[in-house]
Amino acid sequence: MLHQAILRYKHCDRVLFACTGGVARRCRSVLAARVCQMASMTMNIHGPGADKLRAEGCSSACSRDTPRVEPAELTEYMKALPAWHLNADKTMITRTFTARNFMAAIRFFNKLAEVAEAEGHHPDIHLRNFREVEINLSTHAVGGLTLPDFAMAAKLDALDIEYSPKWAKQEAERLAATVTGQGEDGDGTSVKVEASAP
Ligand SMILES: C[C@H](O)[C@H](O)[C@H]1CNC2=NC(N)=NC(=O)C2=N1
Repeated sequence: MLHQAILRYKHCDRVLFACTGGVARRCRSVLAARVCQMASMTMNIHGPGADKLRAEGCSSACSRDTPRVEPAELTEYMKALPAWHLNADKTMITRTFTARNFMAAIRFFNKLAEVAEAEGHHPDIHLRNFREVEINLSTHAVGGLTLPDFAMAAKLDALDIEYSPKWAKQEAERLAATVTGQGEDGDGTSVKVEASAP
């Protein structure tokens, strides 16, 4: 869609370029703004310390002896994962998003499955209304949250996701409003989202 918009812009630009006068110039600037607006936006889902979390993993199989995260760690880890939400009793973290379409959601699930199987730590995954994705992470062996849950969340946040452009625009605005800037160790990385006309 974006590619078509750029082609349209180039075609119109050539036509408009041949015209002279203020009207042509105004039309060209409107067209350029439209293409820029459709180009991309930044959705900052990697909070401070996300890289460090992503490098963690399930050093060994999760068991009932796997330590639960402490309250201070919980606060730190959630700052690294602004796209995730902590449930009321602090035993699970959840991320939801709307995929571009059904196959985009399935492609994401397949990428998630590779990561989860490689790490030996498995989220609960749900797909509703053909493209609404929900991922839940908790360590079943302890019935609560351990470091592998946060490591897995950070790894999943690094996967390339084909979002619904409309949803991505809303989420980018939400995150921009909630993220209070990166700490000194913030990796500050962000996700470029191609947003084309819905
Ligand atoms: C033996 C194997 O590592 C364990 O059964 C793993 C598998 N994946 C897991 N995934 C999650 N989310 N919690 C667990 O307790 C868990 N245990």
